[in-house]
Amino acid sequence: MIQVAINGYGTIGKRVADAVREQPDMEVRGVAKTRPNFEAETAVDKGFPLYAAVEERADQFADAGLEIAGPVEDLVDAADVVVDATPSGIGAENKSMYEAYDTPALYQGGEDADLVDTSFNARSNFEDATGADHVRVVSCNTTGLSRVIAPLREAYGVEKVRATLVRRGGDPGQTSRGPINDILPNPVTIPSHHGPDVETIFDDLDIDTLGMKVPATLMHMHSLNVTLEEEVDASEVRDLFAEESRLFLIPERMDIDGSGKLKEYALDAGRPRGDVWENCIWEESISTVGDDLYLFQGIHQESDVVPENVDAIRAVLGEADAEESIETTNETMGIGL
Ligand SMILES: NC(=O)C1=CN([C@@H]2O[C@H](COP(=O)(O)OP(=O)(O)OC[C@H]3O[C@@H](n4cnc5c(N)ncnc54)[C@H](OP(=O)(O)O)[C@@H]3O)[C@@H](O)[C@H]2O)C=CC1
Ligand SMILES: O=C(OP(=O)(O)O)[C@H](O)COP(=O)(O)O
Repeated sequence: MIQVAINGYGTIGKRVADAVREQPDMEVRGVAKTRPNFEAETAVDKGFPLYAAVEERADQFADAGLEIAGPVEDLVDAADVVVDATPSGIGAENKSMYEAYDTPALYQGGEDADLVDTSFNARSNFEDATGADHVRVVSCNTTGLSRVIAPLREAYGVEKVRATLVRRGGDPGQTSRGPINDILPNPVTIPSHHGPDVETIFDDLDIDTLGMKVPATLMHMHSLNVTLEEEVDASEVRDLFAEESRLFLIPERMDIDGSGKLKEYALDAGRPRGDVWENCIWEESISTVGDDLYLFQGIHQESDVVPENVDAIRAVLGEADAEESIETTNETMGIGL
């Protein structure tokens, strides 16, 4: 069994822990946090050994009635691989600890691409992570773009991608985030960081991205224009996407008109936390004009990177190829709406 450490038990880390627990070939060795709160209590309730990320604050857990298994260094030492899901920039600070214990590490999209040996998206470049010591699972938006671009490149070739990303202001639990009543060009400079980030997955891709932030918490929304290398009928693209396990084509009959109903559907379907692991592409929006393809897709920022982290664990340890890993992860998590 692959022993997995999860350092940073917040929005992403707690979801990765639950997904890892479902895998037949993995075990959660433990999770690390800096302080007691509701997430620490839930981790203990779920039976995950809890480690102290900051030694000087370890007493706070005892004061809150939470038993600590040891310092985070013990967890990293005992694990085969660590998933760092700490806030942006902390992963970079943790890198030397992972190196000291010779434990391969996965980082999240908030870290810089040059921190790692390779950036990762399971559908696009699984093999690049094999044997790597430091791998970055790209951000929710980059994951969402990569999953669409990979099959289009393989089937038709891609000349140019133009994407406008309407980004949720914060996650539902991020009460300090905004905007509350505004629409921000964010970043105001063009291209946004997302285009260069997608190029860490496809280094020869021509892509421009523009970003905005809006007063919403549920999901991001992408408006996508891909110039293909040949003219293709929209129905062919729909058929191509229908074969992709992490793309959900929202059928017109479902009458899902936005992120709110998508989340409601996920909750009705019994998804944990109402998570939507797949890109959600409005089927009616898939249109072609000459060699230009257009579509709208919703991206659930809190969860689409979770199966990617599970696959990245197998990739770095060389435990499976892309197809096997994606299939196992999909089956165990129940991916495929
Ligand atoms: N949220 C999102 O939509 C997405 C986030 N990401 C990326 O994932 C990463 C994590 O983001 P997210 O889960 O949202 O962040 P959160 O703030 O929700 O979770 C991070 C957790 O890390 C803990 N933490 C803070 N400092 C340390 C430390 N030194 N050692 C161990 N744990 C620490 C915090 O817990 P505490 O201090 O309470 O112990 C916190 O709960 C970032 O790189 C982000 O960019 C990627 C895709 C989507
Ligand atoms: O962490 C994330 O968003 P955030 O930095 O706005 O909280 C998501 O990964 C999305 O980030 P991005 O829009 O910079 O890709």
